Amino acid sequence: MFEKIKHGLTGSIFDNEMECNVNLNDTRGVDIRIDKLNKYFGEKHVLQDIDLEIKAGETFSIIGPSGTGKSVLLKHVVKLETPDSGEIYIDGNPIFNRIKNNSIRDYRYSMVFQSSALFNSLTVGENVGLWLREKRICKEVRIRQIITEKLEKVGLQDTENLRTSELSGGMKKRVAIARSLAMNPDLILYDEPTAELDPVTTDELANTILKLKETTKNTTVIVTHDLNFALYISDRIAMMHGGKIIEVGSPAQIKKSENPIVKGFIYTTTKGIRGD
Ligand SMILES: Nc1ncnc2c1ncn2[C@@H]1O[C@H](COP(=O)(O)OP(=O)(O)OP(=O)(O)O)[C@@H](O)[C@H]1O
Repeated sequence: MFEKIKHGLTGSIFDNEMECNVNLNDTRGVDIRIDKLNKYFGEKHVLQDIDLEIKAGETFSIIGPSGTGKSVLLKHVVKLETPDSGEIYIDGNPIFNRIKNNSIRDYRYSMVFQSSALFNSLTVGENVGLWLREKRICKEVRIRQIITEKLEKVGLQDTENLRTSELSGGMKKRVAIARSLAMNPDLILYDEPTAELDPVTTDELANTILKLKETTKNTTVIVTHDLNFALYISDRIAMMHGGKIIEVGSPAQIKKSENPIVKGFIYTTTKGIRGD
């Protein structure tokens, strides 16, 4: 019945003027189980037997130095990449070898890209309402309400008519988050959300994400090399190194890890030196 579409969704019938053809209030967290995932690019073994469980409703960060496979792993979760072997289960259902079963409750997901991926030719409001309009999810009057609500949620009220080219990097990031929230996703993924942001804007973004979690039940997965950001906002953290998961734990457990690579990453990050 429900078919998942990349960054979008479909549903059935409009009920009335204010309703949407999908129940956007029906948000939940999904659990994710990554099972022995392997990915090669040519000779390069980028993901090596990745096993990972992310619980429904968690804010989960994947940290690690540049080039260790974090973004590639995230892309598998939204099927932008296909594994050479292994599987990812969302709420127990395989996403690559999907079983045709109409009783499976589908889920909505959205991804906030490192670049924010906004359309500069559109206004802030048009960017936020893009998917809802394109997929004809709701009547126009409801879409306008959703745009206002979501911009308020990220602290950007009264910016609807601005051009995205007029915004700072931090504001663009928050517009990208508002756009992701428009469909009330069950799963939201962030790829390097703090890239190119200064420390103050990074702090603001962290607080925006934390505040959003107070009112939404969704599962949040974040890929970042920003250790402090991950420690501040995450329920749990996994550290990747050389295509493998080498440590998983709460921020407190990660800080106390005896794993020499984790210790090295914490040491170099704290000193502001890029780890490898
Ligand atoms: N489409 C692709 N084709 C070939 N190689 C790729 C592709 N995508 C990623 N890679 C390679 O896979 C490795 C892991 O890349 P990935 O982007 O996941 O790293 P990362 O840990 O997210 O680091 P960064 O934050 O620098 O992007 C890198 O060596 C990268 O060059």
